[in-house]
Amino acid sequence: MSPSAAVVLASEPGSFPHSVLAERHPAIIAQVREAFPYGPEQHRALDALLENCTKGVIEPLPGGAWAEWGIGTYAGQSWFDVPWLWSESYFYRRLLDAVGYFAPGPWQGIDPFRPSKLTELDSPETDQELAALDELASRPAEERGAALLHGSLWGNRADLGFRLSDGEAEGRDAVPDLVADDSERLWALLDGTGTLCLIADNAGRELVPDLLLLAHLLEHRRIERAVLHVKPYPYYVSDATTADVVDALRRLVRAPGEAGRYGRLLWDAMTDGRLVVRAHPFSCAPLPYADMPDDLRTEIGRASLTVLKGDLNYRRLVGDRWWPPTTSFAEATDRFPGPVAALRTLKSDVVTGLDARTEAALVAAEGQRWRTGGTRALIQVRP
Ligand SMILES: O=P(O)(O)OC[C@H]1O[C@](O)(CO)[C@@H](O)[C@@H]1O
Repeated sequence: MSPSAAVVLASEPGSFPHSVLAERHPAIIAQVREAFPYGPEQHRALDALLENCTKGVIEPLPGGAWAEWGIGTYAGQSWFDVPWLWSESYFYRRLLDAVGYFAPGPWQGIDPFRPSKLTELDSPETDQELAALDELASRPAEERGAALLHGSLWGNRADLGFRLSDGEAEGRDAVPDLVADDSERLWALLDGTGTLCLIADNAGRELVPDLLLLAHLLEHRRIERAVLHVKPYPYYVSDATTADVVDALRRLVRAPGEAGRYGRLLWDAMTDGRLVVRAHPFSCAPLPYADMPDDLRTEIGRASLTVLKGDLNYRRLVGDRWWPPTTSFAEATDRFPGPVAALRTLKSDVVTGLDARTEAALVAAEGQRWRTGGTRALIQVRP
C-alpha cells in the first residue's frame, strides 16, 4: 500500500510526540547524568545536547549509517519539524556520543541505562513473576502457551522510558480485553516447522517473558529454531541488547523451580544454535521496516513468522503515520517480508486494524487516551 496518511511529527505543542521531545528527552538526560560519575567532558556534552535537542537544529553525524538514514535531508532543521520516529532515534545516538559510548576510552561500550535495567531485573516483581511459573507447570501445554504469550504481550508495559514521562503508567490498571486479538491465527502459524524471528523490545521484565515464550515454543516443538533480534547499542532507555539477554538468562538459570528449568533450556538452545541472538544495525535505524536493507529482508523473509514486540516496533512496522485506526493491518504491513505478528501495548497514537465498533467504543470510553495510556494491548497477525 502506498502510504497516504501524514507522517507523525512532534511540532504541535500539547501533542504526545511534542511532550516526548520537550520533556521526556530532558528527563532522560538528567537520569543519565545521575547514573554514573561521568567527568566534566561528558557533563559538558550533555549540557550541549540538552540545549540542542530542545532549542537547536539537527546537527550532522560523522560518516557511517546515518548518511544513508537521512542525516543529509534533516540536518539544519528543528528536531520538532522532522519525522518524530527519526528525531527520537537520533536523540539516542547523540546521547551515546555525549557519554563517550562510541569513542575509544574508558567509557566506551558502557551502557548509560544499565543501572536502571539491572534494578528492574533484580526487583521483587521479577521474583514474583518467575515464581508464578511453578503454578503454571501443572496446566496443559496449550494453557501454558496462552499464559506465556500474554506474559510476553503485557511485559511490554515494563518500559522504563515510558515510565519516565508517565510516572502513573505502572499503577494504572491494564484492560485485559485486547483491542484486536489474532492469537488463534498466531498459534496456527506456529506449526512446528521453520524459524521464528522475535524482534525484541525492552530488557528486564519484558525480555524475560519473551525468553520464556521462546523456551516454551522450542520445548513443545512449535518452532524448530528462534532468532532473537536485539539492539546493537543502548536505545530508548530500556531496549534489550545482547548484554541484557545474557543478564536475563543468568537471572533465569539461577532461579529456583520452573524458571531455572526454562533458563537451562534456553542456555542449551543457544549453545546448540536453536536460539540465535542477532544485533543488526538496522534495529537502531530511525526508519520504518519497509526501508530495511536487503540482507535483513532476505533473512526475515526466510522466517516462518516474525513477531515484533512493543510500541516502537509497531510504529516502524506500519509506518509512523496518522492512519485511520480502521486501516487494514494487512495492507499497512504489506512491505514486510513474510508472515508477521505484532504484540504491543498502546503507548503512542499510531494504530491500524481496529474494527469501527471497537474504535467507537474506545473513543466513547476514553476520548483519545486509549492510544497512549499503556493500558490497552493488541495481538495482530498478517499471515
Ligand atoms: O518500549 P516500547 O513499547 O517500544 O515503547 C516506546 C515508547 O516510546 C515511544 O516511542 C515514545 O518515546 C512510544 O512509542 C512509546 O511510548
